[in-house]
Amino acid sequence: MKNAIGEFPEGFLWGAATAAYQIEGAVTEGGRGKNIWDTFTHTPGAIKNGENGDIACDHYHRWREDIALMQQLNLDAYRFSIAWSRILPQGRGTVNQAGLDFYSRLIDGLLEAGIQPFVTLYHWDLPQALQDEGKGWLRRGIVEDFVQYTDVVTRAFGDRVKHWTTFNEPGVFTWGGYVLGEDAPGWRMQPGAALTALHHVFLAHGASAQVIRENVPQSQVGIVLDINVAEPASEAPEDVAAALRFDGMQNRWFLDALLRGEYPADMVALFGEQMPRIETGDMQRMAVPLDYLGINIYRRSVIAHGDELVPVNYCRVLPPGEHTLMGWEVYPKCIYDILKYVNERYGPPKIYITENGIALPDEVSPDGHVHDERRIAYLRDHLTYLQRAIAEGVPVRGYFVWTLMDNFEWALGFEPRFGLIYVDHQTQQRIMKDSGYFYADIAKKETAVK
Ligand SMILES: OC[C@@H]1[C@@H](O)[C@H](O)[C@@H](O)c2[nH]c(CCc3ccccc3)c[n+]21
Repeated sequence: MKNAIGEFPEGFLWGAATAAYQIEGAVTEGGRGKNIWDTFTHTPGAIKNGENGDIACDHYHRWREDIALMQQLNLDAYRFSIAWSRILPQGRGTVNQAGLDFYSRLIDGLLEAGIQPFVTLYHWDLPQALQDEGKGWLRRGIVEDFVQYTDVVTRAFGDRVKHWTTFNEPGVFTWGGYVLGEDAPGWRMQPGAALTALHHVFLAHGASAQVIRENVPQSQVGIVLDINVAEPASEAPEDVAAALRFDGMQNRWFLDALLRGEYPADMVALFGEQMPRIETGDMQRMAVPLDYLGINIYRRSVIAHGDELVPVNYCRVLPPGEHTLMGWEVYPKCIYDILKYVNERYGPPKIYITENGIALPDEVSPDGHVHDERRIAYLRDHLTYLQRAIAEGVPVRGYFVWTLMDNFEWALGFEPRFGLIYVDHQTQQRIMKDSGYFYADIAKKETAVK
């Protein structure tokens, strides 16, 4: 198909992405159990402005309106996550039928609108009951709990949902939750805790993929990673070495483990005593064949030697130029660079860009519109580089904007606006931003390019 950006493969999917805790609200409705983000956001000081996702975008009640907006965007696909604690309020055991019913209605609504559901099983919102029992992902037995959750959900929706992502960004919620303290459960521990949690997440991923394939005919199974090409800040040996360590931690730890069944030797040596306990067969269990790799990409990573995150010892350098509300550099070529990096080293069968977008201080103008020119430029420039990577043979089959609508941005609350749709979080009014109209034109099938 051809659009204002250029030529894209037939069947290329134009999508948008969200996550349950960031949009749903209704945290005590429909039998939903408590999860670690409910706990974390109600911990004084954890979230900017003391905000939380109790209401968020009220998507739990407004999902029909939101599907209508997805149709206005001409979306082919919608990436969303299921809240584990709506399905199994205690993390395991009794299934909550009201939770299944909510997602069943949502999935039917998407299909009726001609929009393919891309489901993420885990986007950071662990049932609190499992966190309380053995510290969540630090307990190896949690793999069985994730398998039961996968089984319940894929039996319920496998007849209608074909694209299944096990985890969103395992590195972020383990390092962020168990070492940096920036994400739930907000613990500051040794890196060994993150590596142990991550090992169990990888095992859960492998076991879950097997269950998805058993329960869902013609399923497409993948995982979503936030991988980033690491550029040394200078040619100084310590910066080059730091960039390699960052590449090991941020990229090769995940790609080697999940696609090759081995942890990268240089990082194993670096982590030493912090390494997780690996049982016989573990590496084979996690490295199940995948139908696709999801990549979340926003920025470039310019890395120098530093004292952050011992023993990786790196620090991020923010180059001059345009920056977003997240303090991230705008560097559109990052999407081309990461696709070439992954394709040349690992050659996954299919790739989706599962998140790409920009946080801006969007405001409604007196004319009632949101003139987010910078987001239009960001999307246009990244899509131009994406198109180049595809033209050079990288098997990208779809692109999902982060995000459908302005939502709860974790520890930063509601201030960073990433949406194609503006949300007034007092009134819950939705307003299509100019970037939404731009994206709708890109996604429109019969766009005639003169
Ligand atoms: O920060 C914007 C989005 C989040 O709202 C999504 O839930 C999450 O999947 C996601 N990942 C990234 C890139 C990795 C990252 C995560 C957290 C902090 C910094 C970078 C950006 N985002």
